[in-house]
Amino acid sequence: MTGVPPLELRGVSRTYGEGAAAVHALTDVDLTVSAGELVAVMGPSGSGKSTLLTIAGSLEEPTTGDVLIEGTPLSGLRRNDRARLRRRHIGYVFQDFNLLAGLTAVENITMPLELDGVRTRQARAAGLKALEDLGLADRADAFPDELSGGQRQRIALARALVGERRLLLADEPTGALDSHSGEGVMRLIRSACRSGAAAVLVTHDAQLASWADRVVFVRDGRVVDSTPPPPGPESLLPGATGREAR
Ligand SMILES: Nc1ncnc2c1ncn2[C@@H]1O[C@H](COP(=O)(O)OP(=O)(O)OP(=O)(O)O)[C@@H](O)[C@H]1O
Repeated sequence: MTGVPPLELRGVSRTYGEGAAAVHALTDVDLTVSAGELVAVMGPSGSGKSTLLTIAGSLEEPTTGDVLIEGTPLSGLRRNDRARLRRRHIGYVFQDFNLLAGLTAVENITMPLELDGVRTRQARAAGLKALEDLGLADRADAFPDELSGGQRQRIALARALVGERRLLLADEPTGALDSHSGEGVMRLIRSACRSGAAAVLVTHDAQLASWADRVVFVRDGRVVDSTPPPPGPESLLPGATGREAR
């Protein structure tokens, strides 16, 4: 797909601490993720993957360099404008789901919309539609502790994607799930990309990375390689036509 990329990192570096104690978590990282593209980020523990994701999502600022969301440089925005842009354009999925225990499934999903001023009834309609798309329409009024791990994860994904979000950032999103539920999550992320979202997925799991269009390897805070993924097991099955078929 063409057009302005949902995410661009330009010369991004991030240093924690100062002097002899300084940790260079990221050094001069360039990364562009196009609409419709799913990029997996892999690398050893401590290599900077989560830092890359939190900076891409404007949850942290780079020490130097800039992040552009839909072509808008974050460095030029005031704090409030940055928060608004984050709410409207960026969805996050974390390993531990981060659902609020006191809210129902549909309320968890609609919270970002309501924070953004969408009327309750309209937000609820959008939330119910998202639940329906995920096959969870009958769980709308359940609380997180009444849901299975796989269902909680699908709710977290719905929350990340509700309202026209164009960038999905996921840090080990299938971490706590069995492989069947994990596959389901990857299928949903791919389907969001087919609808035009860009997605960045941090994972240690080569099997999950095989769902990506591109795998970016990070080592000691630097992007050392960027390659198409190895073929996943499904693509070896008779009749498979590759990732788009999933
Ligand atoms: N808030 C912080 N303060 C100081 N150092 C930090 C902070 N966050 C991360 N670091 C350091 O930055 C480096 C990169 O950390 P990061 O969490 O991005 O790595 P990672 O590749 O995601 O690791 P893992 O796979 O174990 O989650 C590490 O050396 C880490 O200790």
